[in-house]
Amino acid sequence: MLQFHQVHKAYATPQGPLPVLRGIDLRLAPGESLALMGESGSGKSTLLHLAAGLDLPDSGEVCLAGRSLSALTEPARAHLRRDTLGLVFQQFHLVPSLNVGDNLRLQARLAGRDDPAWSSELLERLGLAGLERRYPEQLSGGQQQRLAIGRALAPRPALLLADEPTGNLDEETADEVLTLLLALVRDTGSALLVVTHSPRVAAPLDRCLRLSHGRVDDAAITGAT
Ligand SMILES: Nc1ncnc2c1ncn2[C@@H]1O[C@H](COP(=O)(O)OP(=O)(O)OP(=O)(O)O)[C@@H](O)[C@H]1O
Repeated sequence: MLQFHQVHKAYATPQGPLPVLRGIDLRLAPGESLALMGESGSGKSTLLHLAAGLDLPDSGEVCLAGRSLSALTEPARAHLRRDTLGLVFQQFHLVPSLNVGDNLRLQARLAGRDDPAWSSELLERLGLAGLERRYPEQLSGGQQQRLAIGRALAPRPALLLADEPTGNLDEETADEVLTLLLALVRDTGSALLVVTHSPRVAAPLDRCLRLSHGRVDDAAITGAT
């Protein structure tokens, strides 16, 4: 589903290049769930952006659904993203001028995979049924996060990429949203890559990798930070 082969990435800074990823190998099978942990600044978001084709590696290869991202044009990468990925970031990126129902179905409509029955089920299971005509600003933070998850899962993406999907929520709401997210991902059959600082988020996933000094190690989930 997703493969990194010897991926290197550095950022240009006034002090010279800052190497962030130094030879990353990673493989995520269809339907598999993976937590990516590591200290602040270790390169987790960088890796997620490369996985989504929002940025490209300096060397090495990132393959998504069997396609090498560096070999595609930007429009072709955008198509592949639309057809393959669901994205959930800490900032929810909801469209303020669209109501809850239209926000939820936006990605699915863009991907040509709008399924009204599945959208209704998502609204129901995410506790948003009855709120379809509200606008994002009329929702609580937890409700907005659940809507962002619903929007990402509405097209049944082959891979869901999530950056601290419960980072802005209190612990109780975070647990609730995580449980829902995992149940929905299982039902959709999506693979899942979650960037998180939280061992509570990583614990229920199939595997956990830790990013450190630009490389990945398999991490024991218990006690990993
Ligand atoms: N556009 C950029 N230009 C220069 N340096 C950058 C850029 N983006 C990120 N960095 C640096 O690259 C390193 C990795 O950043 P990244 O955001 O990937 O880390 P992270 O593990 O996601 O951190 P956090 O857990 O704090 O979100 C950091 O040292 C950061 O300052």
